[in-house]
Amino acid sequence: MDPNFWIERWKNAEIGFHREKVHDFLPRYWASLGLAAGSAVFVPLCGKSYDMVWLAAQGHRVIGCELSPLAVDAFFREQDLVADVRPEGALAVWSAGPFTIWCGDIFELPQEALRDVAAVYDRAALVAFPPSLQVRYAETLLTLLPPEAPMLLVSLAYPDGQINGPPFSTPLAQVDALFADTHDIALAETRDGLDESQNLKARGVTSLDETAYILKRT
Ligand SMILES: C[S@@+](CC[C@H](N)C(=O)[O-])C[C@H]1O[C@@H](n2cnc3c(N)ncnc32)[C@H](O)[C@@H]1O
Repeated sequence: MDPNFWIERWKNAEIGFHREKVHDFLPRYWASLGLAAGSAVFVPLCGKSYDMVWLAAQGHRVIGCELSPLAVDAFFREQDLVADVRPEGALAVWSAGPFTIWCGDIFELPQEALRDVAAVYDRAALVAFPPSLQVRYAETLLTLLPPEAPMLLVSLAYPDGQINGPPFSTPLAQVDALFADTHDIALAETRDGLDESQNLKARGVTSLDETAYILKRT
């Protein structure tokens, strides 16, 4: 997928995926990952999500990765934080308080970025990629993360062909295809997500399952 697609989305403030509140699956299911206080959490394709603020409030160090510098800048400004910014290979590392956001392509993230990560929170990251890149994304997580790190995954599924992604419909069969060889996959909750996704409704989606999965390495 062309990175410029996302760069332009942020430039034009076309960010219908962004929520002005914490996603309710996060506080509901996060404890089931059983993490130690103070551990580091990875939020791939983080945007400027408030979910990162909630995770930090639980005592976590939050490590994000986001392509758009506009998004990263907006995140720190909205949190009244002044970030220290340093270049690191093809990426830039923005950090302040409990937050470190690697600004650049997740596929160029160096191994050391995620060395001490205890868990992953994926909301609207996997589904942002078309199926071929979802395979690369899953492989990248496997390669970069410590082997025991579990994941809370929030995925979306809608009837085939209703819209051109993103988001790309990612039902259980696809989550299985990507992760079942390496993880136990527990379905925590599925709910109708259409009311909260007016932009997808307007694009022609007629039903939307939003599902929380808990993935633990086997
Ligand atoms: C659908 S949004 C989700 C953002 C966030 N997780 C949330 O819940 O609001 C996907 C985000 O991923 C970023 N992104 C897309 N491709 C990326 C890549 N290859 N590496 C890093 N970030 C990427 C986009 O700029 C966008 O902010």
